[in-house]
Amino acid sequence: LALLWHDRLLKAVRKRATRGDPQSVISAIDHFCRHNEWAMNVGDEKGSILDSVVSEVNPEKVLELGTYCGYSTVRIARLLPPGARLITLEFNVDYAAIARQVIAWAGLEDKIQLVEGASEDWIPRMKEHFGIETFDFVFLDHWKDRYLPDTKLMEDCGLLRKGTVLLADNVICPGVPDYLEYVRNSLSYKSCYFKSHLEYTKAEDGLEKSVFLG
Ligand SMILES: Cn1cnc(CNC(=O)c2cc(-c3ccc(F)cc3)cc(O)c2O)c1
Ligand SMILES: [Mg+2]
Repeated sequence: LALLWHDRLLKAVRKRATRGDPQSVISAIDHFCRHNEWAMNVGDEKGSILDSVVSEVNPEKVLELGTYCGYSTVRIARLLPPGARLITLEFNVDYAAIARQVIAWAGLEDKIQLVEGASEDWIPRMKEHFGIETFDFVFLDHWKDRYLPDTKLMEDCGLLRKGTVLLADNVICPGVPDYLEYVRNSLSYKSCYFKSHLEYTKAEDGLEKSVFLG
């Protein structure tokens, strides 16, 4: 059933969006998720907050944890300067397959590297496998019980530098209490909360922006 849903999503993108136009892909997915079938994309309301943080950071090196259908991948990549690179990790092969097609339709393949596998396996290999020293911006939107361990892993692997910005989705719904407690109380982070709503609903949710202080 999940795959059928994803095929319907892709058909809606191909029908409504213009190939090579990321904004039309974003609008097509938002329309489908609002009027046809809900999906756990970051959505338009939280997506606007994501856009503003990405534009402010203007990152060269981006890591996204949790690609899902590629909606936030496209949202971020469309704002990146020429030469900037986004690496996105997705554990679920079916979601990865859909995301590749969404990213291709948006025409953003050159900026994006989609890697299938577990975040804890790939984070320690960022340097030797992708030639990444440190990330400028990290978007956390994967399994909620992985936000904290993966953040500590990124610290331990030296992937964060003074000023690296972490932006975490769903800090209220479904919620990431251990991660929130850590970034809000650690002397190594400056955190702030952007209140919003769970994608396509009236339920409260929000994004937590945390700057690594080194
Ligand atoms: C399988 N899988 C692939 N990606 C993931 C990680 N993402 C989530 O779990 C996730 C879940 C929800 C959500 C689900 C049900 C509900 F009632 C309320 C909220 C919203 C989100 O924005 C999310 O990112 C899991
Ligand atoms: Mg999310």
